[in-house]
Amino acid sequence: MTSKEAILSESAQIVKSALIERGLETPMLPNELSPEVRKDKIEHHMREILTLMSLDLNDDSLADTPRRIAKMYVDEIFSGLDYANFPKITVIENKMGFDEMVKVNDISLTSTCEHHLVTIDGVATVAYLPSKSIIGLSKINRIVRFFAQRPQVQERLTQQVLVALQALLGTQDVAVKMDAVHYCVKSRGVMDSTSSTTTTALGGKFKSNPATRAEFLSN
Ligand SMILES: Nc1nc2c(ncn2[C@@H]2O[C@H](COP(=O)(O)OP(=O)(O)OP(=O)(O)O)[C@@H](O)[C@H]2O)c(=O)[nH]1
Ligand SMILES: [Zn+2]
Repeated sequence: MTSKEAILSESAQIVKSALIERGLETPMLPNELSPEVRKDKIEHHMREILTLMSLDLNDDSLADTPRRIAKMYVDEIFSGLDYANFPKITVIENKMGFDEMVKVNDISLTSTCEHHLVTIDGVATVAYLPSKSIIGLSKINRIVRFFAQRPQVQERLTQQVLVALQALLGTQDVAVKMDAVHYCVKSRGVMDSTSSTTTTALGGKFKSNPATRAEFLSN
């Protein structure tokens, strides 16, 4: 374990190990650079890219764009590449023995396509059947957001949320559904402005029990 990993929260470590074990981790290289150093380097390279596109960065509207992009990448839209940003998770004992489905509908989902680095815009629905633990509701939204803030393909994003919740809740009985518009399909390439893509990842009873599956997939 590196010194950087040693300061990760217990939740972040549990989730990271579960993804690696399932072969679902985002392809990433070790990165020991601080966020500030990464921003400086990205700013430098972004300046080169924009100049190669023949933009005049002396213009006052463009002058700060390389820095803005660097900050946006590291602190915002790709912040989920750093497990130091994994949300604080509150899992509490299921003392009330709640054993029916908990389902969070229509979680806002904004991610970035890893093939073109343009927006993926959609919603996620996440459910689980409580076993020993229940999780603070907002934490489900935060976990979706953490993994959305990486370059993604929708299939992997859906599965990462599934495996993260399975690991944190100690149950296989988790389900995730995502419906999203890919701007690489909408604003360029095939230029289809009406299609959307639905992906599901089902674990435990959501996969094996038709009634549970149907209850989740119905609205
Ligand atoms: N399976 C999957 N494919 C995706 C996702 N996001 C983007 N893509 C696709 O990734 C593919 C990349 O294909 P390429 O042929 O290498 O790229 P391209 O020449 O830009 O392709 P076009 O988009 O068809 O113009 C495209 O078909 C995209 O639609 C995703 O989340 N999941
Ligand atoms: Zn794309």
